[in-house]
Amino acid sequence: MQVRVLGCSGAIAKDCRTTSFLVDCDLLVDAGTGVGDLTLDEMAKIDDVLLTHSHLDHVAALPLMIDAIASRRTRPLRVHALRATIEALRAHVFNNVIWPDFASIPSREAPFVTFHDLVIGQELELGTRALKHIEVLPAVHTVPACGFAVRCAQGGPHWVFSGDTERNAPFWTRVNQLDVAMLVIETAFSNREQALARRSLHLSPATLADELAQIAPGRSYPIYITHTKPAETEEIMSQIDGITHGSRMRAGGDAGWDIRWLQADEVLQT
Ligand SMILES: Nc1ncnc2c1ncn2[C@@H]1O[C@@H]2COP(=O)(O)O[C@H]2[C@H]1O
Repeated sequence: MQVRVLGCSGAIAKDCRTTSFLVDCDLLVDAGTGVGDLTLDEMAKIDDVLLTHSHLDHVAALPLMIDAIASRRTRPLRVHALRATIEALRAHVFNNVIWPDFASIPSREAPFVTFHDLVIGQELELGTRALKHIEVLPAVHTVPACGFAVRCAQGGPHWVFSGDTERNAPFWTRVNQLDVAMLVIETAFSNREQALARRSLHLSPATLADELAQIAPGRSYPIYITHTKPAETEEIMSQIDGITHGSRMRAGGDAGWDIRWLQADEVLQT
């Protein structure tokens, strides 16, 4: 399975696009501004979208993308999200004020988009060109939110994405039971902005260290940091270097956490 990073920044700036991942060529995970880098052909091949939550940096490109490819598609784009996320999209985006209600255009019987409820812990299979198994993981954020574990339907290790979250013990309980190829986890703010991180329910390097300490002993996989606020990225990564060094000292030698900074345009293979 291939995961192409379209956007992994916590806000916009030149060369910084917000959260979006293209899994194989048919499944989009979140629809941040990174979607705008796809060609029309690439966008038109996407049949399913998984959303972690309703915040703008994760959904901004969804209405724009549907408009861009509507004339090329013969079946609705399926959007899968928690019920609260779908309700927010219907009420505040696809409301015929901010954007046309593409769930009833061109007709209720054959709309451009359909919405499908998810619940935490649900497992489902999606992917019209390459079938994938998905599990909906818990997240702790200012609005109802989730993460995802995705793997090939035939088997193999998971690509695990935390979504936007603060401390999240149930996430680790489940992730410690999964075969994990790699973890993509947010660290939006530096330790200097820890108060804002707590208010907005995001991680900082200090709370990330507490979270990673919950990885079961003996388990090891690459950990990719996502959603850093562009104004703080260097500070966040230098603070994370500190916790990586600390984990190596505790584990001895080169063992310890393998933490990397996720880059837009990167292609991850599970
Ligand atoms: N008091 C606040 N609560 C939540 N978000 C805030 C607050 N103040 C500023 N923000 C910003 O609003 C952003 C909304 O998206 P994020 O959750 O990615 O990150 C959030 C913060 O960067």
